[in-house]
Amino acid sequence: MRVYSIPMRTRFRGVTRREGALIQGPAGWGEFSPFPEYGPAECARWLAAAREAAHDGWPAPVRDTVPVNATIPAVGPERAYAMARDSGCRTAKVKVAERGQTDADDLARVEAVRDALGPGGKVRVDVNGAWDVDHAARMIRALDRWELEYVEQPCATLEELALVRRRVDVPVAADESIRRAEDPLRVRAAGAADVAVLKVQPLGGVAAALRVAEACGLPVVVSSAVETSVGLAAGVALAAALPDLPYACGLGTLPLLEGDVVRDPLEPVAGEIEVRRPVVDEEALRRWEAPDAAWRERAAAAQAHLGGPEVIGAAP
Ligand SMILES: O=C(O)CCC(=O)c1ccccc1C(=O)O
Ligand SMILES: [Mg+2]
Repeated sequence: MRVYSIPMRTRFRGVTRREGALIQGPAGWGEFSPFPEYGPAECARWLAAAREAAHDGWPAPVRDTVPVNATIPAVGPERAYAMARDSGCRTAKVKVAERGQTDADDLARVEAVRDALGPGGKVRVDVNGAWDVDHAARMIRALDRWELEYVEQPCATLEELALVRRRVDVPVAADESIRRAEDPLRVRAAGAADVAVLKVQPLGGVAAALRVAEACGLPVVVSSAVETSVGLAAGVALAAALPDLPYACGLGTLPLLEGDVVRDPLEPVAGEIEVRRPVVDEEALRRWEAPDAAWRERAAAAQAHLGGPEVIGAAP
């Protein structure tokens, strides 16, 4: 097991360094990078995704490139404009409702991104569950002045999402509401969303996420958890295996990190990522390598919940 710690170019989800573990197995490299606040039960699914990557491999792709969106953090309008313009993507996802910021900050950021992409671009926003229903209805209408493709997780609960969905014309996507295999069925039953955002690590792997996509009956957007190219490759494999891919995916997150652990990163080129699987490069990894003791403990606790074949052996 090898551990990385890479600074984020801008703070994201309150995180300033992205950290995680990389494992190698007969099928290739896998990434285990749950966020710091996640406990062993949740981490077990992230570990299952790493085990699948290293030991089992992924379903066959049906396409060889995946369209992606630029991810714009809660930065000021000038930075947001430059990030959207320089991304090469025709779709951008703008983070809004960041703690400590105002509605006016969100309006200015979305306006800047719309300016950068022009009328032919697509702009979506991600609220991470931060608004109540009234605030959501008001802000979605205000932001839709710049034409929103959809709004991701405007409120925290399914009931609130369903209410918002009935009050606005902009499609609603569920992200945090989908963390387990059974969640998409609840989302659909509640009439809470038009789009499902799926992430490989929290759902326990590419095959598991593909089953969730099949069962959920909603169009799917595959997003990253802001991983290295090793973790992103799993998201790309999921997006590549989906029969239908009507939206750009949130897998263009490498520009949020200051570095990577491979020589040929899974960076978007002209808004697309190639379907391929980069390998860890010793020289690239050495620059970001960090002590592994804490991650061995986290993996062992996750393994105890997960059961099955051991993913990460004891320290050598
Ligand atoms: O979807 C994207 O554009 C990038 C991924 C992303 O936003 C994200 C990454 C890590 C944790 C949470 C989220 C999120 O969608 O809220
Ligand atoms: Mg989201």
